[in-house]
Amino acid sequence: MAASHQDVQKKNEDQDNSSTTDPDSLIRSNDPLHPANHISDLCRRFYTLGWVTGTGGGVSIRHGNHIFLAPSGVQKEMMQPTDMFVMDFLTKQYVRRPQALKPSACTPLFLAAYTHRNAGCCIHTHSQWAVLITLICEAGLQNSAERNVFAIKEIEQIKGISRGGSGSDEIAEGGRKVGNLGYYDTMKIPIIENEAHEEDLTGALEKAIEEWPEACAVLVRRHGVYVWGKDVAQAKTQAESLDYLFQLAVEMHKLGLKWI
Ligand SMILES: CSC[C@@H](O)[C@@H](O)C(=O)COP(=O)(O)O
Ligand SMILES: [Zn+2]
Repeated sequence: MAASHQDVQKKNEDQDNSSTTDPDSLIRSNDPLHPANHISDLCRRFYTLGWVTGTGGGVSIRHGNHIFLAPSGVQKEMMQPTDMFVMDFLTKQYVRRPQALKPSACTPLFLAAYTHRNAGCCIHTHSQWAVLITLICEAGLQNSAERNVFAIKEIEQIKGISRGGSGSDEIAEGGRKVGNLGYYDTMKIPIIENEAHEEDLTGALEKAIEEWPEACAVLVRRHGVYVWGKDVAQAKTQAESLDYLFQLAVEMHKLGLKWI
């Protein structure tokens, strides 16, 4: 029988914990699900979706007490496991730093998802659908009091979104995961304003996370979206469901249809 994701994760954590002396052992593994390999693979896939083009966007994975982060300003779809930074989550010190590279400017935002939501993975996309939905909300075509939130209901894909990123994998009646939103629930994603520098978004993102305990993502106006989940699978499927919903709402807007 194939090893479960939990078995693989436990094995990787054991390897990480047994190798505190050689930083490179933190990123060297034949396991495709090892975070250093997984981030590289995910970025290649996300590039084809237009989520991480032109060096924008990124992915971070928490693995035990180690946070895996990509370098800043590099072609995200070309990254290799050896390019990864590894931070000790408890001390916030880098335990592996590739020479001549800087850690992603998204690092404090990824850390907010780990600290405030106990996330296992955080994905940042520059998807044009995410950007467009923030512009449509800004244009006040919905209730002007709601320009800082994207809300949508009665679309099947909403059932792919957990309440606050803590959904159970157990399947309830109707094919919905326990802990996920239901068809008649309203999904709400807060929108914060963009800043000139990525790290300057941290305070607003932390405030939004606090004020919207059910949200699994924060949109950044004219920029993109941060999405998290308890593990890579949940972060990835939620990023996919959200992108689907953003695109759908943009297309509905073009057709003059209302989504709420
Ligand atoms: C196209 S530059 C985009 C960056 O400024 C930023 O928004 C981003 O998402 C990626 O930052 P990075 O430091 O390269 O990981
Ligand atoms: Zn960005």
